Amino acid sequence: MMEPAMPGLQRMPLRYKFWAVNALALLCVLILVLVAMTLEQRSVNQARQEQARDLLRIWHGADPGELSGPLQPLVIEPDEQDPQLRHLAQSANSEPRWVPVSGLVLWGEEQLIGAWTLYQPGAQVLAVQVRGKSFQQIFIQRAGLYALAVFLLMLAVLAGSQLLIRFIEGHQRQLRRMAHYDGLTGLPNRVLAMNRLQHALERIKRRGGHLAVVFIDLDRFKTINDSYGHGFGDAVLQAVAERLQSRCREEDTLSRLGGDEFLLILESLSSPWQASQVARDLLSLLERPLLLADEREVYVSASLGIALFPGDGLDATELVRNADAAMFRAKSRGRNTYSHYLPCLTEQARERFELERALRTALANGELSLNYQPLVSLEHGQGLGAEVLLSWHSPSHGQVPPARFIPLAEDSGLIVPIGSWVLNQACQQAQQWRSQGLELETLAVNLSPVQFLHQDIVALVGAALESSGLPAQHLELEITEGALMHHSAQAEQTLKALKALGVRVALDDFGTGYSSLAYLRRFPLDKLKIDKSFLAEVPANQGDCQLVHTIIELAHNLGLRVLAEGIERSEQWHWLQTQHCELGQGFLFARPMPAEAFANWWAAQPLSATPQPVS
Ligand SMILES: Nc1nc2c(ncn2[C@@H]2O[C@H](COP(=O)(O)O[C@H]3[C@@H](O)[C@H](n4cnc5c(=O)[nH]c(N)nc54)O[C@@H]3COP(=O)(O)O)[C@@H](O)[C@H]2O)c(=O)[nH]1
Repeated sequence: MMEPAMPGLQRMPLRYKFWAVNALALLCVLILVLVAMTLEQRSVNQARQEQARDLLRIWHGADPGELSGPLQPLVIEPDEQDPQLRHLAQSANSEPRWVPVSGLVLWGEEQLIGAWTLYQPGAQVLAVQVRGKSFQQIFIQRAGLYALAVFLLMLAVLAGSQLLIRFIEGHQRQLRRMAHYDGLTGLPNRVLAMNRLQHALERIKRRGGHLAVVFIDLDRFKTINDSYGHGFGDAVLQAVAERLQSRCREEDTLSRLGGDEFLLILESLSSPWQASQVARDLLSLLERPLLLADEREVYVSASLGIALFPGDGLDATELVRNADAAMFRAKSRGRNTYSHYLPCLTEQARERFELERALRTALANGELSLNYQPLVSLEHGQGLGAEVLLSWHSPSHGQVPPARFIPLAEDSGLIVPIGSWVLNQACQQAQQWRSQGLELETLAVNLSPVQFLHQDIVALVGAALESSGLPAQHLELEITEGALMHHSAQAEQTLKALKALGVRVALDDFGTGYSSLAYLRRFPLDKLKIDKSFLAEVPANQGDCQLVHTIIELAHNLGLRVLAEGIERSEQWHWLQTQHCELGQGFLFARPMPAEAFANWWAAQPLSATPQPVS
């Protein structure tokens, strides 16, 4: 590397550097002004000499060529011939005053400078006007102007350089801030967070104690951004940062790593399990709606991953990476929860990364397809419709189950294009079947909460119906409680708009989420799907039987139809018949299958079926 030209100057603080530059600049200005004054003086003298020559020629008939060198003071001798000059000479020793002369009065440089002391007693020439113009006055004005100009210039240089110092120092402060703080939330950024974590680890290694790194990732934030715009997303992030910050202690560092990822460093923990308490507090903090500047209320949730020092990593990078992996575990456990790091998560995180990368190109590469699982009447086992289930066969990962890739698609926002594709394909297929005489009463399409809340789902459904020609009453949209939970007012509006299109809505997985009875009353639903987990031990388990019985009765009382999922055994079916559950779905009737197989299954079913278990 090259040595800097002036190492001392480089090390000098900016303020001193600028004082040095100021002084140098002032010196230069002064020198310039002096040079300018000298040059000006010379040109004034030259002009005067020129004038003098002209006047001499006019007045005395003298040859201007006789005049050479600087002009000497002209001592005015009383001239008997010229009464005006005589008068001037006489008055020279008396009170100074302006004497209008039409004759010539010359003076050289020294005397002119002497004329500064205009009223000096004894001066031979005090003030002269030649053809109405006072040379002294001009000179004095000029000198005054020079002084004023120099003064103003000095002031300007000083003020300018002060402003420049402030500007540059402010700029440097801003640069330092930008390098270490997040511009949107004002929180420390990744660089500063890692720095602080490293220092915290050094302190802990010296003194002992516990430290936790909590990785916080907002659930489905990308879709908020994509659907409502980045301005809205930014406002949400600011509100989240403020909310999270309110729980942090002075010694903790909350930082924003980028996007919707935050990192909390918890120092001086009395026990490692204190981190779990903090995570629970953070989650409950986010349960209250965020109030944005424009008074809009937004609900968000987050998934949190915790890595502890020294158990889960020995350096900053490892701890953050493992907290990230734990956060993904929280996501896969249903989101809006926290998880601790487990060693096996590192491998899982790598796999998930690979899978998400493959999913990005799956739609374009034609790796996605649709399967159809029959929905049957439990009264006689007859097919009434189908549920559309997405299937992904990846060249690199093989057959990937939806339960694995749908959460990835939701987190990455890929569910939006994928979900649109599913809806359009399914409507086209159902209409094609109808034209071939295979008339489904119901075609059920799953809608992710991400689609339901953040995509213009009403327009999307309307367009899919229109382009396929499928009558709206044959389309059923399956939504989960998650879609209704936090955005009730918006969800209610969307549901009403969908119902206005003529489509039907089913509440999927009932019982696995909040199972709020308020939803059933408030939202315009048509059907309730009881989750398969409740039916697994029916009819052997009395508790489950009671529960399912109550759900069916409740739904009927509210005017909803009921569909039981996951029927695998005949006794489940028969028990459900005794409970007057009208609809069912499960491997007992048929597994999900491609369109062609489904058409064959439909065509092959007897008018009144007694289902046999299928392999
Ligand atoms: N947003 C979208 N979600 C989708 C879409 N396609 C699927 N999914 C959701 O993925 C989850 C898993 O689906 P999948 O692995 O296809 O499982 C479905 C059935 O195969 C399964 N099922 C049906 N009958 C039985 C049974 O008798 N036993 C048993 N063990 N499993 C059975 O249940 C799944 C259907 O569940 P549900 O949707 O709740 O009716 C699942 O949550 C899908 O919703 C998609 O396009 N978009």
